[in-house]
Amino acid sequence: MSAQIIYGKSISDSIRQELLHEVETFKSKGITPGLVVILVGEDPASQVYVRNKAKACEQLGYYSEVVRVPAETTQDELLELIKKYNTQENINGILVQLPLPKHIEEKAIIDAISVEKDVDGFHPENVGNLMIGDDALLPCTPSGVIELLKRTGNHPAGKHAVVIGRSNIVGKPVAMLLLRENATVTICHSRTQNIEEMARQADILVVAVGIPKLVKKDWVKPGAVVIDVGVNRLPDGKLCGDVDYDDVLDVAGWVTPVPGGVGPMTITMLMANTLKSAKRAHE
Ligand SMILES: Nc1nc2c(c(=O)[nH]1)N[C@@H](CN(C=O)c1ccc(C(=O)N[C@@H](CCC(=O)O)C(=O)O)cc1)CN2
Repeated sequence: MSAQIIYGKSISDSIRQELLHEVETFKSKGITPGLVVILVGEDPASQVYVRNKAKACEQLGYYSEVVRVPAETTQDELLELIKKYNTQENINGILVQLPLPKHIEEKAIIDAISVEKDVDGFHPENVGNLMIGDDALLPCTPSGVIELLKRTGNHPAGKHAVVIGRSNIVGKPVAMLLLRENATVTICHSRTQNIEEMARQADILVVAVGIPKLVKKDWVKPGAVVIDVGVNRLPDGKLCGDVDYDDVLDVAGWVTPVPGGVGPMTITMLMANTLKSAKRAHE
């Protein structure tokens, strides 16, 4: 039997519809959520993502600013910019598009964003709050993964979730979120022995390593939910995930495609975080 496809685009569209209603109520009180997106340099993929973030703001009626600065911008200049937006009242969310040029220390930038406006959920205080289960702005891609699972009826509670990848942006936070949802969580990485065997034990398999088509059908337990967070561009220009989608289709119970799976959830969850931050600012 063929796996059921998890269409992230359509789930993302319904969440945006829900957000639109919430925003209308919020705006009727005279308050408009505001987001600033800062892009350093001209990385082509980042330019697309930043444009899509501005479009999402427009679609939902948010105030938005896109600040494009040259790749040569110094770390101090970028820190000054963040300082300005930390105190600008009509801005509820600050996002610095990653990756940054090599001469800028990512951690220094993330740490400088006010915790309340950290709509990426990357600030150490938000990460700490996620760890201890307190209210936090949650990282967008990982919270998008949880939404995909819940909205397809694949609730993590009691399931064995295996996460392949341990990045600060996806692997670690998605593992913490799955734990918070009462899954039993295993994290695998480049030094894990028998990684295929580990993966095969998963009821929910989340893959975020950046290796095109790494996961084959013999890594997947029959009926498992396979969530592919990878977005890799092949030499022919086509996109593919970290999972060999065609190969796993007749073994998995559910699978996300690339493109059109996890990716579209990232910007939608950013919009949800910006609204949350705006609401908190006016409590
Ligand atoms: N500050 C941040 N930087 C980056 C983040 C982030 O969450 N915060 N994530 C990624 C880039 N990203 C958003 O910024 C992002 C990546 C992918 C998608 C997406 O919709 N992907 C589509 C395919 C798009 C394409 O055709 O290229 C899909 O998978 O269907 C949206 C946002 C790194 N930087």
